[in-house]
Amino acid sequence: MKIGVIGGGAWGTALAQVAAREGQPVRLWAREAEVVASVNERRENALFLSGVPLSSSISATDDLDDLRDCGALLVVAPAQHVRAVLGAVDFGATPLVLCAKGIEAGSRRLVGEVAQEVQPAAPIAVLSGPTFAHEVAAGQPTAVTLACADEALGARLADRIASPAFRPYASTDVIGAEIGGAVKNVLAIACGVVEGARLGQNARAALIARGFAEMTRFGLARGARAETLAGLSGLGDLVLTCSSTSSRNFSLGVGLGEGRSAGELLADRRTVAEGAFTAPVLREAAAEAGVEMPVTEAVCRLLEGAAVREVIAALLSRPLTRER
Ligand SMILES: NC(=O)C1=CN([C@@H]2O[C@H](COP(=O)(O)OP(=O)(O)OC[C@H]3O[C@@H](n4cnc5c(N)ncnc54)[C@H](O)[C@@H]3O)[C@@H](O)[C@H]2O)C=CC1
Ligand SMILES: O=C(CO)COP(=O)(O)O
Repeated sequence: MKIGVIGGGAWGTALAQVAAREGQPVRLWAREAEVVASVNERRENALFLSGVPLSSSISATDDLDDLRDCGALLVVAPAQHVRAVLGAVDFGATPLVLCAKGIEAGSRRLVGEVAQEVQPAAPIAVLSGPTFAHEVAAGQPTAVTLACADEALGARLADRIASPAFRPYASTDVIGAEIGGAVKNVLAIACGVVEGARLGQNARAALIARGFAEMTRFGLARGARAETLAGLSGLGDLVLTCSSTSSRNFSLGVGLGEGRSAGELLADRRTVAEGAFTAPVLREAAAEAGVEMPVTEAVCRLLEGAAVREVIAALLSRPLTRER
C-alpha cells in the first residue's frame, strides 16, 4: 500500500520516514516549495526537521493530485488548516488517517469530523499518542493509538506503518483518540506556565491530574471511552507534553509564565503550537457540553493577556470540592 502524507511539517516528515521503512514508496505533499526541494534534492526537511537524513523512497511534491494513486493518506496539516488543504482535491474512498491534534475554530469540529465533511466517501482513522517528531524520525521506540471504526481497515493500516520501534495499538474509539490529543495541548500550555512562573513540581503534578480529570469529563460528554482517554493518546500524551520543553505547547506556556505576552510569543513562528488555537474553541465546546474545565479557562485567560498572578489566584481560590 503506497502511503501519501499531506503536510510537510516536522510530524508529517517523521511519519513519512516511518512509512518509508524498507524502501517502501511514500509521497509527501508539502506546502512550501523549499521543503519540496530540500526533501527531493538533499534528503532532509531543513525547514521543519533539520538534521534527520530521510529515506530515498520519500518523494515530495507541492501538487496534491500526485497523491491520488496512494492507498492511504496520513493527514498532518495543522488542525485549523485541514479543511482547506484536504478539501482541495477529491480523494474518493481513499482511507484518511488524521494525525493533527486540535479542534476547528468556528465549527467546533474535531479534525476527523472536518475530514468527513470534506471527503464524505473516505473511511476515517486517527493516529495519536506521545510522539515527539524528532524521536520518531530517529527511530526511537514509540507507541501510538490507531483508532478506526472499521477494525479490519485499522489492522491493515497498523500493519503498513508498524515497525519494531513504532507500535500502533488498535482502537475503535476515533472520538476518544482525537479528544485526548486536542485537549492535552491546552493542558501542556498550563504546565509550561507552572514551570515559567516557578510554581514547583507539586503544582505541575496537580495540574496534570486535574487536567486529566477535565479531559475525561469533556471526553465522556462527547462520547469518548474512558479507557481511550487513559491510554496512549490521552494520558500518555499528556504526560509527555506536560513535562518537556521539546513540546511547543509547553514552551509557549513557559513564556506566558515568565510574563511574556501570547502575541509576542506566537508572532512570526513557523512551527505550530496547536493549544493556542484549541483553547478558545475548547472553552466554547465545554460550555456547550455543560462541562467545567477550569484549567482550560485559565489558559484562555492567559492567552487573552490576563496576568499570571491573577489567573493562578483565581484557580487556587475555587471552592474546595470532591475529587472526581
Ligand atoms: N511535531 C510533533 O512532534 C507532533 C505534531 N503533531 C501534530 O501534527 C500537526 C502538524 O504539526 P507539525 O508537523 O509539527 O508542524 P510544524 O510546526 O513542524 O510545521 C508547521 C506546519 O504548518 C503548515 N502550515 C502553516 N501555515 C499553513 C496554512 N496556511 N495552510 C496549511 N498548512 C500550513 C506548514 O506547511 C507546516 O507543515 C499538528 O496538529 C501537531 O499538533 C502530532 C504529533 C507530534
Ligand atoms: O503532540 C506532540 C507530542 O505527542 C507534540 O507536542 P507539541 O506540539 O506541544 O510540540
